[in-house]
Amino acid sequence: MSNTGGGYRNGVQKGTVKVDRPLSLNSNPKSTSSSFKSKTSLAAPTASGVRRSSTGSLGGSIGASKGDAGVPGRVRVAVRLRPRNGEELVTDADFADCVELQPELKRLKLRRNNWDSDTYEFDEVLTEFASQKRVYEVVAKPVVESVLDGYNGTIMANGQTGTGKTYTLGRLGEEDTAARGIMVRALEDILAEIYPETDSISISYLQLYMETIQDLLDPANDNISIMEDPKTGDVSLPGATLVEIRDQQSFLELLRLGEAHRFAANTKLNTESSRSHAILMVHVKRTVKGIDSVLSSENGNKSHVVKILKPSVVRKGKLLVVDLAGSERIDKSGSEGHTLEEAKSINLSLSALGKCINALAENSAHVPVRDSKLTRLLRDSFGGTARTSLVVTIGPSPRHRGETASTIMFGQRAMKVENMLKIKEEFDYKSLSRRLDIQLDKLIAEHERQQKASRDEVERITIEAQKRISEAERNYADASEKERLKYQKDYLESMKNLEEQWAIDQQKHGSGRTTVGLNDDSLSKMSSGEVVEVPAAEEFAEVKKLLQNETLLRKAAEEEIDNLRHQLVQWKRSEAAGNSEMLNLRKLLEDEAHQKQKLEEEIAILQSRLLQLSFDADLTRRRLDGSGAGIVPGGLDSLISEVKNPQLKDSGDAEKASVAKLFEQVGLQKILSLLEAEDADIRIHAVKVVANLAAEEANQERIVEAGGLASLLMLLKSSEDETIHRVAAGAIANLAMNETNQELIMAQGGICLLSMTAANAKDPQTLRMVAGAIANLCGNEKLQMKLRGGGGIKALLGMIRCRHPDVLAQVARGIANFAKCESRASTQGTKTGKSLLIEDGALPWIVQNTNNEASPIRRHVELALCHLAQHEVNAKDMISGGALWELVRILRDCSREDIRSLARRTLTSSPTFKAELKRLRIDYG
Ligand SMILES: Nc1ncnc2c1ncn2[C@@H]1O[C@H](COP(=O)(O)OP(=O)(O)OP(=O)(O)O)[C@@H](O)[C@H]1O
Repeated sequence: MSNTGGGYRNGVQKGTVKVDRPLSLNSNPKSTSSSFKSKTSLAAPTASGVRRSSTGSLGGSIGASKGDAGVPGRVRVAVRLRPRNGEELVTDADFADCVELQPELKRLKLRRNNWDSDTYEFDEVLTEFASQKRVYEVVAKPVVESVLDGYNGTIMANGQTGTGKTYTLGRLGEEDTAARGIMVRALEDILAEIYPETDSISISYLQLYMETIQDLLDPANDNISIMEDPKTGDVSLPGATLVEIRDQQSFLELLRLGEAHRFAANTKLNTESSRSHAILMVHVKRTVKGIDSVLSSENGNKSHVVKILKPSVVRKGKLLVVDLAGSERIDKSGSEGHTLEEAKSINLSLSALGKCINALAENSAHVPVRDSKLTRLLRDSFGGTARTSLVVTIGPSPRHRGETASTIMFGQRAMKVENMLKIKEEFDYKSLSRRLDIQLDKLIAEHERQQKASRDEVERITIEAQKRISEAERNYADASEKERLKYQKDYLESMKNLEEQWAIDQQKHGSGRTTVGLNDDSLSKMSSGEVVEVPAAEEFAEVKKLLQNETLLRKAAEEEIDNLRHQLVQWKRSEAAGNSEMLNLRKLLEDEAHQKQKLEEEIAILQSRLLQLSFDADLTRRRLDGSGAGIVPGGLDSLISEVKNPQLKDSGDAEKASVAKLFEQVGLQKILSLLEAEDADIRIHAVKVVANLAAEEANQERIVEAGGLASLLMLLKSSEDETIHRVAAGAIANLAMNETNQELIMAQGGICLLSMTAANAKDPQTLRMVAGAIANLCGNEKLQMKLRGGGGIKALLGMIRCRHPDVLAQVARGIANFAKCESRASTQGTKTGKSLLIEDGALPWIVQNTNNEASPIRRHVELALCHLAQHEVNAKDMISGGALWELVRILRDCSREDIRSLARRTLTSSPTFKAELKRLRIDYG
């Protein structure tokens, strides 16, 4: 292309020579590295630097989701000129080279004629003197560094045959280490960066020849297919040999082995190595340890320190080194026969690559990625989320000016392809789960220790208080006893004294009485002749003194008793205080227990989230690993589809195992308890987990036993969230596959709840789940009346308002199941009278849909119609509803033999139908 009118096409016109370099192919490897590292550290780059909304990869916008931002950039392109070879030195001796390089300006001039040339600008212009080391550092090193940081990276060489692609990429440098090419140097750098204990490198080496991918590490493996993840757009080759590399020596041996196989394969096919595209895939997996943080919070008087555990991150980078087959003009090479086919195939894949690059450069809506295996293989590696470097190799000879020009134009267009680097990393949830478990164990042990200490303290205080009380009681009893004895003793002594005194007095009176101070009464007694004994005055004084002493002693004793009483009151008070302390401690214990419960709930919530995340991570991982290609994850839906879809059985088994394992880890009760969590998100997660578990027949009994069915039904009643309704109904549908559960569902009012959900649902997927559940219940003969009484048939018919074929298929299945059970009951004589389906107005819909385009709907409706027609009691309604015509049509056109024979049996055995057919002169034979 001429430079006139924009020869330099990088969004800047020739002359202004200004290049936007967000991720530069820098001649200084250190600055390249650091500039890139600072970009990767941006957690969420803004879209301001992005010129297009979609990622410019061969895969178009696949995998570019909202909030999944990457680092913007574009494909970097370097041009490398090969020195003149021996032949050119002779034949072109009199001619100037067709190109002139200006490396300092990063420009290349392509001669048009002796006086005119076109100028092109590249990210790097490498002259014939550029060393292999420099080429590696400007072309490949930034890509290798991104791969080590967890991005995908691609290094690709394109150019005319013999211009140095293999020299640039694949030289082993066995004789001269300075000649080592990009592959060898890249592996050296990767091996130097990784830690063998935690990281790993594995490689595949392939060749793409005539649209067939061959394994260069295992030549027998010669038709490897490409797997593309429909959701992320990731490409993988699950059939390719993957060898883990531990050191440079083993890598070199594998490269040699690959080269030998390539040579042998190409000799067998009678071709040259340059006729095939060689692809080296290097998978680098690194573990980056998460940094834990500590959070402290105040709760009342207590402060809590919470350790937040960060999971390790596993970064997976993929490096693709692509040595494209030499481009050549078919007309010029004079190819014929097999060589012509070969050249066509090469040109086809290269031109397909060119077309894709053009489409991306033009920001076209359609990128023809499916046109060749090469473009399918590079779908996630050229531009897109990968860091991409292209080196275009050219020769100097003016005789190949045409090829050189087209190589240059290829490079120029590739420079316009933008990419959005996205890191490929996953959290290591398993190790986080392990660490959470350890933390939980520690918390539980600490809590138990605290509980024990509190209990011991309460016990100690109780014992102490009791000890003090009994001591006080004992003291009181002792003191009282002492006092009593003392008084008794004093009293006895006083009595004794008095008696002695009395005896002395008596003796004294007997020897000579003294009459002192006689009063009138004494005198009168004496005059009457009575003997009056008059004590001496000192005796009175002594007795009086004794009495006074007695009084004092009694008073002291009373004071002592008061004192002891007071002490007792004090002890009682301290006992009461002890009791209130005990109450406080008891309350403390209750608080602790409450906190423990809360903690356990939080842990259960975390574990549930973990469970969901691990579940998603497992799916993603398997998808990334390629084994799960074709499976669209989506919780219940995917699980159900896996269970139902036998071709997905292998991956389904792995998933079942993973869910079962997580199920064991978390515990069913905890999962079920989360169905009542306050947080709506948690409820949704929990119901999804239960639904996933319910999809496994092995878990169903345990779920029902643990009250899961009741909880799911309760969710239909209490929740207003349609997602919850959808997932819960799906889980109920799974449980309703079993006869015992069908009866339980009915006994717990399930049909009313399902009918209510059906009436309110808007999302077709919710209706599909509800219809599926009711359809399963319809297949149980014993439940026919209850089902109809609970509005089950009306609910099914009501869902016809949603015309979604999946919903209609479930409705049709339910009606067919119901009709079959009814027919069986009528035959057995347990049912008489017209069909309840006809009673409830299902016939018009059945008749309308016997010829529905969707085969699942048609098949069920045909069956339902044939079942209804089995019983004479329905015949009149069926004739007036137009069903007879449909029966005749089924008999003639239905592809299924069993349905046809059912229709035949009906038409030949029913007198009413026979009479009507005769009347209408219809020959159905
Ligand atoms: N930069 C260079 N310096 C010295 N010699 C070179 C250089 N580039 C290529 N050569 C030589 O040119 C010849 C052709 O190189 P090479 O095989 O790498 O080309 P190619 O583009 O891979 O060819 P094909 O497409 O046919 O595979 C080889 O002999 C190689 O040693």
